[in-house]
Amino acid sequence: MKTISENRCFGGVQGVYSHRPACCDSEMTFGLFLPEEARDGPVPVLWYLSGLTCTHENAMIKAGAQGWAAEHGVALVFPDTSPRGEHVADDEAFDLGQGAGFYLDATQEPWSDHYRMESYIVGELPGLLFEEFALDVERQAITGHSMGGHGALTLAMRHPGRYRSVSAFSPIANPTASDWGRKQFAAYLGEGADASGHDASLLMADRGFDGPVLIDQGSDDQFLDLLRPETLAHAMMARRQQGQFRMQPGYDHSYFFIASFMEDHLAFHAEALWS
Ligand SMILES: N[C@@H](CCC(=O)N[C@@H](CS)C(=O)NCC(=O)O)C(=O)O
Repeated sequence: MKTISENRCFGGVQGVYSHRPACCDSEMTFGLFLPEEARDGPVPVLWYLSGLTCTHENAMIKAGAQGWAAEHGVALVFPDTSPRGEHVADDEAFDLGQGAGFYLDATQEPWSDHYRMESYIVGELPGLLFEEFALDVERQAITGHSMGGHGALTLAMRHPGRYRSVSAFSPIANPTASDWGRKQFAAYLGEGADASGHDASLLMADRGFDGPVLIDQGSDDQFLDLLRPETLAHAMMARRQQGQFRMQPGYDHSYFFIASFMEDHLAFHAEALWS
């Protein structure tokens, strides 16, 4: 692991590090905010998964999460959204390839050599983090935005018992019925492959989440038709899932929306993480 930068932040440290996980066979960069309590012992962790086109950096500098994380004594992890590099397959479209890993393990060439983001987020990256930093493996929660909201919800439901709470900002909620999903699943998993295990609405209908769920969606989001929030809201209610789905009037898809509700999401996760 290489240290790229460490800056004092709200009494703790905002670090940026890189390493080369075997699953992605590429140099991966991540951000990690440690609150000052981490000097004395392991602290709970909130994972933040970013959306299309993002690196580890967007949320780290634009979501305004560190101050609230410091208040609750919670660490934040900001992983990248895909493997990267000249040797890594890519596509001209912004929503496929580098910057668009969709938090799954690709099975199809040329993607399967490096695009193993599920293994990375639930396997190699936590393996490194819990060894190198004062983080409590028993106290993890997960959130994300857009493609990262899809990642947070699907990984939380695919790995029961791992995360105590899950939230999402404007998640890609029903990708098997959307152009933000069908194209990527066909490329990464194969034309006609069953991708229902990577669809938050279908997973919600099928198994739900054993813990609290919080979803925030802006009513003026320019991508509403691609995100399909109504399908997830319906699945949550049909299942009587513990949680809340909030339609926030006038907000769009940007980080101004995310920053506006970050305080609520940190408080929501802190309650689950410290109980
Ligand atoms: N570039 C795309 C949209 C990309 C986009 O909005 N990405 C969101 C996640 S889905 C994001 O977080 N962008 C980075 C940022 O705002 O910092 C377009 O204009 O259609």
